[in-house]
Amino acid sequence: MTKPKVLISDKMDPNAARIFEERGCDVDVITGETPEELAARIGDYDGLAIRSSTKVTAAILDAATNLKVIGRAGIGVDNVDIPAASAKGVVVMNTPFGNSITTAEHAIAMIFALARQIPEANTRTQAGEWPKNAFMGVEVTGKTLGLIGAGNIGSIVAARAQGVRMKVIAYDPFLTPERAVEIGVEKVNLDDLLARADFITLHTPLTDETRNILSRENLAKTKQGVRIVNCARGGLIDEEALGDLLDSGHIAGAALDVFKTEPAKGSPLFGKPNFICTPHLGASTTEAQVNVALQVAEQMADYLVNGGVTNALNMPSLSAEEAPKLKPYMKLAESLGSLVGQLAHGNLTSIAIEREGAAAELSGKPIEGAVLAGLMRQYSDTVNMVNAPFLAKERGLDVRSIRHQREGAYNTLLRVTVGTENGDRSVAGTLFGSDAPRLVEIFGVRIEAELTGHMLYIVNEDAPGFIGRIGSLLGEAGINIGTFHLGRRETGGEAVLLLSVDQPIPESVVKQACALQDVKLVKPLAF
Ligand SMILES: NC(=O)C1=CN([C@@H]2O[C@H](COP(=O)(O)OP(=O)(O)OC[C@H]3O[C@@H](n4cnc5c(N)ncnc54)[C@H](O)[C@@H]3O)[C@@H](O)[C@H]2O)C=CC1
Ligand SMILES: O=C(O)C(=O)COP(=O)(O)O
Repeated sequence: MTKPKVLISDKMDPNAARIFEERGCDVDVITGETPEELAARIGDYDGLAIRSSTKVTAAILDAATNLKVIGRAGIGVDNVDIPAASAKGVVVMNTPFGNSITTAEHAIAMIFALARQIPEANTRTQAGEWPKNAFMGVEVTGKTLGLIGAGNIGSIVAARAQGVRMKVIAYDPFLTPERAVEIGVEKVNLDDLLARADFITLHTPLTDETRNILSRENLAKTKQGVRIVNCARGGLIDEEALGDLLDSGHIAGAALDVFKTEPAKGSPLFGKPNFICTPHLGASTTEAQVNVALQVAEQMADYLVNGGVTNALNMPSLSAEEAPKLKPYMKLAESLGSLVGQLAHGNLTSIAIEREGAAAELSGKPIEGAVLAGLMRQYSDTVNMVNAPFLAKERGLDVRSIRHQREGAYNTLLRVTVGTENGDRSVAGTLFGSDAPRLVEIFGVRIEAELTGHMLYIVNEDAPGFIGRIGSLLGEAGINIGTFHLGRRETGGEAVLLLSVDQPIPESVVKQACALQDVKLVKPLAF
């Protein structure tokens, strides 16, 4: 058997290459290439091991004709086009905990650096100034730290901050009251956090919900003299507004490890009063890099050599015997979970997963795991089939799996119903043939659609001419429609349109679609 070939394309601890070789893979380490160079090379490889510098775009994946697995030695996977990888059957794995302590420690270091202006004091002292009278710091003891995002890293930051006697408050829609008590933080809403925190630190993934969470408007709601730390992702803060508020003195200091555009070589924030930055060093300690290198190489080699799946973000973990029967259901279950996760608004309180017909004969746990992984992926980069049920429990989601003996309209059916503040919302799907997942119902409307790649969900008034209008809009924007599915509650009532397209739909086009006559809701979806 020929050995699987792995490319390590970002700087990684040498333990990764050693493990790949020991586990029967050939490995090349080639870092710092342009996207074009990587695209030209990637066709030779079965595995690609990366950190945050390599951007695995749809173009790279197109060229990756042999690729089977992408391994992220770290947590954030926003540099990987996961829908494109899934569409090509490429498994994407990360190492969800290997660098979390290190990153939390970096955030704490930033808090102290800001409180005592250590970088500037150091520079001026070494320049021979002895500027003893130029600096007056603040104590952190007794100050309020506002966490935006209280997952793995946020919780570690909370524990460390409590150790230096800070009071910690947290905004995280998925933090349960019980978990908040367990980690000793006060759960608050975002406005409360902005108004009360002396220091704010961000620990969420970059998603559609969190992008620009510290917008100009939200930054203006912060307490006079607040200090802000971002060791999560660029794009969570409006950098221009941050600069203006540092200039005006409303914000007393900001420390960024991450920037909207990286590498950030000429940011307008450079040189602002009490602005500190590091070049995405959050995960850069010897300990964390050894952890993530070992883990990513072990996981990827296990997949390439034995077919074992661990910490995959786009594929359920399966044993060899169950795999063939369950596989199409797992895909269906994950797509249904993802669909309700993307469409349901407000705090989710419960989820019911019903199996009917042939699906009732199968084991419920893997299907439940796949539904929850699809659902929770909207809130966390680190979720997979294995940890999704734990995360759901930790967050107080009431999960029920129900097996129906009854015969239904379909030979086999999965139904997923989420309970929200605004009532229950339900979607259902079946398998066509024995292995082709299809959505058959969405929020009470019958429809028949494949959930795949980039899609657009539109709710509109059922009226003549609408299909022409949306077709023209997408056509004029150069967006090719792959599939097109319609459903409606009743003639002239509410209608639903689900279409798949060949590329992500730009926000400007979504806005134009929202403005079309008869349209009630437009939501881009990704699977
Ligand atoms: N600077 C660096 O080098 C590093 C940065 N990171 C970044 O840190 C992020 C967080 O990592 P973990 O704590 O391990 O992830 P996690 O998945 O354990 O926690 C993320 C938390 O954010 C919360 N969240 C999601 N949407 C939210 C919203 N709209 N508002 C408030 N909270 C929301 C989730 O409920 C979850 O509790 C990663 O996604 C990654 O982007 C991670 C490692 C190193
Ligand atoms: O793990 C993460 O999410 C990180 O941001 C770490 O990034 P890096 O591996 O240091 O490029």
